[in-house]
Amino acid sequence: MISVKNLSKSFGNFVAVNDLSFDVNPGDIVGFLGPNGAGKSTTMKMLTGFLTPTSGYVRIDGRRVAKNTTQLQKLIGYLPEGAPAYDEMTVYQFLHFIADIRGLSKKDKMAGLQQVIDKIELHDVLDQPIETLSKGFKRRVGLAQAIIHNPQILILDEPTDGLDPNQKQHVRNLITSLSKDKIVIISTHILEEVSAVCNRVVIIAEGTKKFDGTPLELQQQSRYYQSVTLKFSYAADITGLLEIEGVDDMKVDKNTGEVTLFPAKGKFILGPVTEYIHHYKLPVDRLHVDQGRLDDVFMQITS
Ligand SMILES: Nc1ncnc2c1ncn2[C@@H]1O[C@H](COP(=O)(O)OP(=O)(O)OP(=O)(O)O)[C@@H](O)[C@H]1O
Repeated sequence: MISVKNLSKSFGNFVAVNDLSFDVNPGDIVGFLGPNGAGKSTTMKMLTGFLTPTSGYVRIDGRRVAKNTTQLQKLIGYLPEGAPAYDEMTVYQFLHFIADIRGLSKKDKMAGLQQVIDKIELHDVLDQPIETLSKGFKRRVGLAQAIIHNPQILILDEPTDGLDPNQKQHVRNLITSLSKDKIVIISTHILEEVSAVCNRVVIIAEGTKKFDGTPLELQQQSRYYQSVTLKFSYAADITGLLEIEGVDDMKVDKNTGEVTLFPAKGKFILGPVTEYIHHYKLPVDRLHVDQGRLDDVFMQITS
């Protein structure tokens, strides 16, 4: 278990991370979100022992990272932002090098290498210098070095940044397959990643925690959660729609003519809305229930 308590980091007078507290348990796949400069990478560097906190602490299984750094780093796989590597090495040389640095025995090294090469499908590029790889493969090599010692904790800083949609999907599937019984913390700007991969979301802005909950709880904060959008086949009298029980607000899209009905907090309006449509025989062509818009909530929470 990871416990973050009152964690702060200042660079001179600038406070990059401010009094951050949260716990992470095995099985948690945490999406760590925030705008540019929110303090995500700085927090991850403190989680992994690469930066010392100005105040507060990170504990892993009860032990402080800042005091037991080398021992606790054995439990962690870390993919830093941009997946840095030694570009002139081949993939195989680099993974060997990392396994040596990790202090793996010869037997564990060979088993670890084989496993990551298979899992991350690196066979075709093993003898290629890293500088000649595509972005997607570079990121995969970064993931491979992070898991070669089979760590219980995976900390991945923007693992899919800059990848094409296929590569993104591939890396996400990999993360999901790696995550069983582990702690995974992924920083990302990509909101769809949260619903695709994570079972928990922590949002920070200006170094401070703004949200901690499940992706569903985040979606539920969107004003679009369970909103109902109607498309009419021809102009109809919509004035009564606002009077439907549970409807709090209404928006008409001037371009498409679509009408969106927003529910009052905690209300489900699909039933009453369909009843109303049938009762007044409204010419509804299409009806859509929204599951909430993460970009909307993200802006609301962080701005
Ligand atoms: N070594 C440093 N010295 C001074 N300021 C720093 C240092 N490292 C980070 N910062 C500042 O701290 C703030 C948080 O940076 P950090 O890299 O943690 O943000 P981030 O949330 O990861 O951003 P991004 O999403 O753009 O990667 C930024 O304003 C950054 O410029």
